[in-house]
Amino acid sequence: MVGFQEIVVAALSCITAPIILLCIYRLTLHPYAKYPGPILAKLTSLRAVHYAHTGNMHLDIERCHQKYGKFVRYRPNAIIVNSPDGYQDIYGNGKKVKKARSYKVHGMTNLIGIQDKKEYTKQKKIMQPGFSDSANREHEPKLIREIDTFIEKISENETSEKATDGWSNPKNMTLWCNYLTTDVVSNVIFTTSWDLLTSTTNHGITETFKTIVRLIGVLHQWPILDYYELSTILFLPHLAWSPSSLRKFSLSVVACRYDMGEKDTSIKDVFGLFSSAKDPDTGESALAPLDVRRNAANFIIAGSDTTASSIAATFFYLARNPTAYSKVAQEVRSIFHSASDIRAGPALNHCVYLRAAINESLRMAPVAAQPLWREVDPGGCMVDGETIPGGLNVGASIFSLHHLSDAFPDPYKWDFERWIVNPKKDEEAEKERIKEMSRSFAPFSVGPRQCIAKNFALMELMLTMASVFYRLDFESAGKLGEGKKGTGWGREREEEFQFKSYFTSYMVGPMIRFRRREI
Ligand code: HEM
Repeated sequence: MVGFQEIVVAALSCITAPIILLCIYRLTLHPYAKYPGPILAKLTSLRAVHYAHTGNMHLDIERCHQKYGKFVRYRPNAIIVNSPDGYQDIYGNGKKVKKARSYKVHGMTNLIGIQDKKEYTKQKKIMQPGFSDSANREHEPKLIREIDTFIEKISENETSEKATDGWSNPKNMTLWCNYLTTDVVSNVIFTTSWDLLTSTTNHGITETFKTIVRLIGVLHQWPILDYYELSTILFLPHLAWSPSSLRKFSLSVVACRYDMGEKDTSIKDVFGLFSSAKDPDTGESALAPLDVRRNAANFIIAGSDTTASSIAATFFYLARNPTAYSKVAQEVRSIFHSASDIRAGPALNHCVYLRAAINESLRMAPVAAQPLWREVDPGGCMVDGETIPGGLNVGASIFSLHHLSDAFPDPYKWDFERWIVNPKKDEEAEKERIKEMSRSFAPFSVGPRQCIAKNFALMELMLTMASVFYRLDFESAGKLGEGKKGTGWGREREEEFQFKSYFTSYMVGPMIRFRRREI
């Protein structure tokens, strides 16, 4: 008779034998077996899950590239590459890749998540006019209204103590920038304002956004993707509440906007564009109600925390770099002669120091620092000279790309002048240097799936910072957001703005105080 011990041994063998075989396959015969990387990363995606969960993935990837070189096997079925050519080969136009299956967690029928290239082209055609130059001109007055409120609020002294020489109390800029950009999104996409700048009622949604991008970042590495809803509840209960919270919020936003549209048919906004779009072949609604809701949710998040983090980073670096601060201040204050002059156009484009400061902040603190995974089409593709077989994942971290020392000498130093033609050097050579450097600069990604709202976001960044510089002085009021000794690899540089690399990056701080200028 078979004893209990034998049954246990047989059961354990049944479980362990396939795992051992799978490990041997992954280490020897797998098409990615030849690429170097941490042994655990070759065997399981759980290592990547860990780094996505802690928000340290950008640092881990940076360390892996330093240790293993340009190509690193980062998950059993995924490699990352760090070179400008590799980046273009994956994300550039006409490449034989599509969004990875992990984008399913965004919903595969909304713009950011669509994998199928034909479906994507159809939806992009609907959305693109919402961020064209002429649409951006229509968005501008809404944007300026919110920036005015932002400036009023950040320069207030909210404490009961009497203000000292006109300075405001210190403001946590990640929070305030989130209030600004979320109010901007609500206006531009839905013609409403959630009033985060002026009321605390909706402040809770920023916590929902943070939790959902953390969850999405983890799920992009999740090995049991087909069961992600159930497995999230089981293994990540502290994050699992966020999708339903976002769903509830976006449902109410959509319902509210439909109501407004019924009362006032003249409303023009991005939501109107995609919710009323018709399929040219059938004349039916181009997007199903679920896709309208999912796209609404996507715009709410993609449009708010990204821009907020970028503005917060710009404040962090300018407040710590007095030379840059005074050059930008002098530039803005000499180009514009009244606050109402500050509009998108040639004068704003002349603010080269400001644009350089923004570029450098986007380089140091990119908002999409995790690899944006792509799946190679059947037939394979070439990435920086390597043949990659179809069906596998490839990606690159924008953070590592932005810290390539060949492109950016002294890469961890915030040096805005690297973006400016040095008048003491040969002009043509300088232009060539900047052009070459720009090949390793991709805060909005590149190619067909780059940020649809890139120009709008840049306008938001430029207008916000120019308006702040024109109307206010500001200075650092604390260490929040800085690196600190003893906090781990990559987190010790005091002069660097720290962030968590969830699907989009999450910052804390900086603390800044403001004073209204006599104009
Ligand atoms: C500084 C601000 C911003 C940065 C750095 C940024 C960056 C990016 C990046 C890197 C992607 C590619 C994502 C991927 O491949 O999965 C992306 C996509 C996208 N972004 Fe932005 N973004 C910003 C602001 C905005 C704003 C303001 C909006 C909308 C109001 C927006 C809407 C979107 C959408 C809808 C996509 C998906 C596009 C597609 O797949 O075709 N973003 N963004």
